[in-house]
Amino acid sequence: MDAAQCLATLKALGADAAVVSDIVMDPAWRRDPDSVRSCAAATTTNAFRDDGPRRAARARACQWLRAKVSPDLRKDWDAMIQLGQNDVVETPQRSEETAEDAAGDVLMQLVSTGSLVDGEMDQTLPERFGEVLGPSGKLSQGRQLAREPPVYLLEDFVSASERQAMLQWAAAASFAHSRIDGGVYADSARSQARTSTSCAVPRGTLPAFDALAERAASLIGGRANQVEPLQVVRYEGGQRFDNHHDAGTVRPSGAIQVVPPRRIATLLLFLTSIDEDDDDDEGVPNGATVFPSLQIAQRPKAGAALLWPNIGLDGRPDGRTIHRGNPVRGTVKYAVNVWICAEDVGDRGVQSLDLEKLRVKYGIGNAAAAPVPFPPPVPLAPVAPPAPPASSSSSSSSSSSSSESDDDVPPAAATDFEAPD
Ligand SMILES: O=C(O)CCC(=O)C(=O)O
Ligand SMILES: [Fe+2]
Repeated sequence: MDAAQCLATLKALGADAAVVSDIVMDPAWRRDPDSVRSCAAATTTNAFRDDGPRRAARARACQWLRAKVSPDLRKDWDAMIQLGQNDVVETPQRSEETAEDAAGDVLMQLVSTGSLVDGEMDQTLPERFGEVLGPSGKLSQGRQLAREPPVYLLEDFVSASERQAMLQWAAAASFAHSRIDGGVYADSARSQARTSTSCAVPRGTLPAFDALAERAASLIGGRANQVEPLQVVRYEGGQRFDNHHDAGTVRPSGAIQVVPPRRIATLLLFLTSIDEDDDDDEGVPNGATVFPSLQIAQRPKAGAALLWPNIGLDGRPDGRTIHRGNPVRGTVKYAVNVWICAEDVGDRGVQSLDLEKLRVKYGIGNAAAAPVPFPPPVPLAPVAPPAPPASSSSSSSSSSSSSESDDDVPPAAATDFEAPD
C-alpha cells in the first residue's frame, strides 16, 4: 500500500477522506500531534457502518498510516483510535449489529493501533473448559451471560465481611501503575492501554484472599496452587484497560500469543459497584467490563464475580473472550483478578517461574512447534485494495502491515506522503 492507495481506500469507505488527504499530503503531519489526532479521528469516522470486508480494508489503511506516525506520537494516534472504538461499541446502533460486526470492530481497533502482529499459538492446552462450566457442569446455577464461550456472573461470590476485609486491606496497600502481558516479559510495559493501578496479593496475606483463590480454582476443578498471586486493581479518574486477552498478546492475524503461565480462566471479583446513574452523557457504561464480541457489558457489582474461559473448546486461546475495562469516571472501582492457570504457580508467584522452560515446554516463541495459525475471532474476507487513481503517487513504500515497526518507519524526511506530481 502506498499513500494514494491508502487515501483511495479511505475515500471508498466514506471516511473523511478530504481531511485525511489534506493532512497526509503534507509530510510534516506525522510529527504534529494535532494532525496525528485529526488523521486518526478522520480515518475511523463512521467505521461502525462498515461491514466485515470494509472494516478489514479500513483496518489496513489505518495500520499503514499508523506506521508513518512519528513513534513518540503513536500513543496519541492509539488514544484517538480507542476513543473511536468506544463510540463504535457503545452507540445504540450496536443493538442491530451481530457479534461478528462487534468482533470486526475489535479487530479493526487492534490492527489499526498496531497492537497486533503475527505470532504463534498455543496448541497444547489440554483443558476442556466447557465440560466443567457447561449446562451440566458445576456452575449451571450461575447466571450465564454467554453460552459459548461460557461467561458467568456469580452473585455474592464473597461474603460482605470478606469483601470489607479486602477493601480495608486495599485502602492501606501500595498500588503501582498496572502492567500488561502479566508483568513477566522485559517489554511488559507501563502501557497506555492499561492506565489503572494495581497491587499483587501474596499468598497468606488475608484469609479472605486465600479463600477466594481456593473457591475460584475449585469451580473449574483446579487447585489453589494453579492461581497466580491475586491482583487487586483500582481505577479512578478515567482510568481503563483497553481491549485485551488474559491469556496473552493478541496479534494482527488474530492469533493470541500465549504469555506464560497459561491462564485457562479468569475470575474477576468486583469489590465495588457502579450504577447506571454514574454513566456520563454519552451513555457509555461507566467502568463496565465489556466483551465486544459477545456483546456483554457488565457493570461492577460489589461481591459479584465474572468468570470466563480464556481458551476455547479446542484448547486454544479464544479470541471471543477479548475484553476491556471501560474508563471509570467520578468514582473508584476496585476489582480482584483471579487468574487460574494450567500449571501450578504455587506460592512462588509468576515472577519466579522458569519462563524459559515454560516457553520451551509449550512451544511458545518456537515457530516450528506451533505451525498452525490460530484463526481470527471472525474471519474477514480479503478485500482487493481499490485501484490507485490514475495520478498515482510515485511512492515506493511497499511495507504492508504487521512487519512494520518503529524501526521500519522512515526517517522524518521520508517522502511517502508527498503530493503526486
Ligand atoms: O476491570 C475490568 O473490568 C477488567 C480488568 C481486566 O480485564 C484485567 O485486569 O485483566
Ligand atoms: Fe483482563
